[in-house]
Amino acid sequence: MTDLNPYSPNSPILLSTSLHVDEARKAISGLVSDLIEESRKLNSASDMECVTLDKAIDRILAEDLLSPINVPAADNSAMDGFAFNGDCLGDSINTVTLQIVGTAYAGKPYLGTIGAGECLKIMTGALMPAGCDTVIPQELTDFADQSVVGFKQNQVKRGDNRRLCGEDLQHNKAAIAAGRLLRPSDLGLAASLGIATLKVYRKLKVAILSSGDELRPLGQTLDAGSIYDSNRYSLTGLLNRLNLEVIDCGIVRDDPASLKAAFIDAASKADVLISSGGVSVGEADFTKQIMQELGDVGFWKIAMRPGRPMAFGVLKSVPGSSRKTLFFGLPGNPVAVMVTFYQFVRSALLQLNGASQTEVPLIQAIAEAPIRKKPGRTEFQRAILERGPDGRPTVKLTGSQGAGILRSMSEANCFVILPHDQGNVAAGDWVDVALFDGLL
Ligand SMILES: Nc1nc2c(c(=O)[nH]1)N[C@H]1C(S)=C(S)[C@@H](COP(=O)(O)OP(=O)(O)OC[C@H]3O[C@@H](n4cnc5c(N)ncnc54)[C@H](O)[C@@H]3O)O[C@H]1N2
Ligand code: MOO
Repeated sequence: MTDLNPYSPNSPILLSTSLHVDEARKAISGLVSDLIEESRKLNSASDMECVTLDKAIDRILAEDLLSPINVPAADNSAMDGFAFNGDCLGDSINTVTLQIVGTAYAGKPYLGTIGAGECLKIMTGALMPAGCDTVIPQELTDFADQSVVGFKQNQVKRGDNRRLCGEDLQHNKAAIAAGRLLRPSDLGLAASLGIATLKVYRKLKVAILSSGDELRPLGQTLDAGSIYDSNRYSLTGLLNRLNLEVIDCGIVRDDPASLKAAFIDAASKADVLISSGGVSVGEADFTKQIMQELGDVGFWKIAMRPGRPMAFGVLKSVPGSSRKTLFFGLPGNPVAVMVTFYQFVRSALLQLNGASQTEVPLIQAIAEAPIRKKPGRTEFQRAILERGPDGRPTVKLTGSQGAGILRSMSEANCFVILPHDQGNVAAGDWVDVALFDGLL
């Protein structure tokens, strides 16, 4: 096993400069892999549960779902039309005339055999009768009455408009692979196989707390210099989107005893603890000391904006115990909390919960106006993605981009991600974009 946290103060790798975003992501993913490995050794069965399909949305599948049947279970028609043997087809425009010997409906198969010169009127989904391998859709026929149908030889090819037994799923093969974050289509697919329950990983327990003497809970009147605690609400929203169990540990005062007690309590209840505030230079020394007693936590300076300071590592859930709680100490600024969550925490939670796909796909769009950017840090600007007058995707920043300006996030529908080495962006340049929808 690797050093649990290569960027912790106790690690031989000492941190003198800012971490590249990619290095931070790699260190987080490495530590999460180690935690998964440790937990597998302890008891993996307790990390799974069976849920009915109506409760399975947004859960993560814990075992390959094997198909108990072939889908389709037998060859059937993909069109309303006439089923026949393709021997009569060719390249010419000569007309083929076939005798209609009966009708097959979905759920009401035709039990006889169709011979040469014969066909069967067939509905979409009806089983292909013996002797037939091709269907001519009704609208491609030249004439049809109760007893005969005619069409040109070259209108279809042998095998057209027939769905083959097992072409979608084969018996005993994985219909859905373990690690899938279950979507509505997966639930429909399981139901189509007659499967009513799925084995999923249990929901991660994620504790959140806000630290800062200036923070007040909703409902209280603000005194001079105090502000409402908004970070817990953004975080709760972010976590609820991931369908996790959120444990709200409230607001904690900035004094060592309260902080220590709160961290011990939260870590004893949760798989992951996310705090916000108290990680910048001024306050980090104070928090660092507590973290040294409770676990192995690095205080990072990341080359990104917003979200420069961040603490990351593991806490011992109970002093003296070996059970570990993953810890993210996010910066206090409200936008920095959301950016660091999106950039680091979201994928770590999905990974820890067994998901195979943890990254968000990026798309590209055209910057509507110039964007100022210094090389040497990754920037996450908040923006609105829309279709420009020429139909191409265009992004426009949502005004002032300060790390405390939550409106910039609230009005946006995406991040414009400007990579580490990038300099200023000119109007008309293509930029990377991560959409919030389906992500946050
Ligand atoms: N000398 C330096 N000062 C600062 C640096 C630095 O590198 N050197 N980094 C700045 C950056 S970047 C950030 S981000 C902040 C992070 O500081 P902390 O994590 O210690 O956060 P606080 O100081 O507690 O809070 C920052 C800001 O956010 C407000 N806040 C905090 N918690 C909440 C909450 N739950 N709800 C709403 N607003 C919250 C807090 O009142 C502050 O205004 O440090 C910079 N300083
Ligand atoms: O980088 Mo801090 O997180 O923006 O204000």
